[in-house]
Amino acid sequence: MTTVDEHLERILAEVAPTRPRRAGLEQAHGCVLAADVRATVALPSFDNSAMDGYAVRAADVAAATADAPTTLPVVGDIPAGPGTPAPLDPGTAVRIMTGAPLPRGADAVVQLEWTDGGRASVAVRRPAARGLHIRRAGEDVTPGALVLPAGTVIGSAQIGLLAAVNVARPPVHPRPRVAVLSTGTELVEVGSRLGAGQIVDSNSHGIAAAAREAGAIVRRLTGVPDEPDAFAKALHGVLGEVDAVVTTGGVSVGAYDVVKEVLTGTGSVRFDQVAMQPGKPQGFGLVDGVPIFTLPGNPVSALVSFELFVRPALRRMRGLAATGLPRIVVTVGTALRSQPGRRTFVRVVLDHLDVDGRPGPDTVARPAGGQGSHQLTSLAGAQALLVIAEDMTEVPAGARLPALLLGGDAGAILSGMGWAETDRSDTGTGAGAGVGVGPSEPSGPNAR
Ligand SMILES: Nc1nc2c(c(=O)[nH]1)N[C@H]1C(S)=C(S)[C@@H](COP(=O)(O)OP(=O)(O)OC[C@H]3O[C@@H](n4cnc5c(N)ncnc54)[C@H](O)[C@@H]3O)O[C@H]1N2
Ligand code: MOO
Repeated sequence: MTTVDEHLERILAEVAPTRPRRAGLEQAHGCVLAADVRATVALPSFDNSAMDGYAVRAADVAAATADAPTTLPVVGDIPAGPGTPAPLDPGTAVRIMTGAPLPRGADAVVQLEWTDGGRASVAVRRPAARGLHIRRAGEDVTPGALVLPAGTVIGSAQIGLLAAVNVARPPVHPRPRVAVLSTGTELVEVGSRLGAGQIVDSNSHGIAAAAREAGAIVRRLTGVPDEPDAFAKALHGVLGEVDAVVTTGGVSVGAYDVVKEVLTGTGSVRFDQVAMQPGKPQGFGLVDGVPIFTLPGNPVSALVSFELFVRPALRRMRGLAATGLPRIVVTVGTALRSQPGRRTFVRVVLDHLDVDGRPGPDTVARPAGGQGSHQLTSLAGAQALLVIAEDMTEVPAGARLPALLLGGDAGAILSGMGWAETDRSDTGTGAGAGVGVGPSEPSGPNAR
């Protein structure tokens, strides 16, 4: 059997960051910069006022006090806006607004509160040092300066800075486009009425969501039947348009394990037994240069495999470090057993979190429920995957073990409900559904 680490290493050796291209700021959000961004402009681009008040020459108000204010004639107004203001003559003041260009000759701004606010003339009650409340050109960014280095994740502050330095289309690694393809003749789309022997295709939804959480753009193809031609057709239909394919099902040793049947010997695809529980049967390789991850069909096996193998690969494709889920160390609350020779991932609930709800030194893990590969409720209820090493068979209560934190990104993905879908009156009518929005549009062979 291959170890978990060997399988991951083999995957990471074959995936690379997506080819850089320029993208508008909205598309670039959440992407990783593919090259250094240098400024071609200064920021601020001109000397301007930091306060609403009066632009003056500091020397003219040097003797101003509350008891003996200095009065200057006000020769005009400078609002923030285009244009170059007239130079300021000695012995005069000009009303100026925050952000407005400083007139030549002025070397200080007296804020409104230090004056009587006069329009024709102004009484200044305090002296102003030279440079007071002036934001100098280039004080934040000088032309030619490195604004953001390659490898930066473009979040809100970075988007703001790119816009400020007038970079409309930064070079980025585009989000990987991922096709999620579930195989199984028994599968029907969620919301359908089920016949005997049919089950809802939950994998394509779960894996698509996991891929979105990992920063991918997802195309979901549901329920490809267990027929080699149908699978080959569905796969080749998407290969030219995606950066990766994730399949679920059809990789064990059964008679209708179509993914294995079609892909064995294709490109660099190889099927291995990985020493882990859940998720033993795994396949990976490139077909026409596109990485294909063939995950096992059991729903928990598919999602756990995604977290261990596909998430780090998608991170690398996004231009990030190929890290997996955040790792913590917890105390095991109840004694556990595990199979020898396989790394076991136990779905656990975490008790005794710290005051912020985060795991701390007192955090204790207990199983979240049934640990069968088909038992999704315990995965949905789990906060972490406790990791039991291959050589451990008995874990006593009180042992300290590593655990992988689940569910960190679900609230942060970009492709949530659209405006049209946020109508609260929609309670959904999908078969078997309680409340919630109706079924989303599937695409692919079983699309209806
Ligand atoms: N004789 C053996 N049988 C099995 C072995 C083995 O070593 N020898 N391994 C078991 C393990 S472990 C796993 S994991 C599964 C992997 O099976 P496949 O990847 O071939 O998946 P399927 O047979 O198609 O389905 C397995 C299971 O999962 C359900 N499923 C599949 N797709 C979906 C979906 N899209 N949504 C929801 N549920 C899905 C399917 O109905 C089956 O119950 O093989 C074991 N067998
Ligand atoms: O390894 Mo399978 O993934 O047990 O269910």
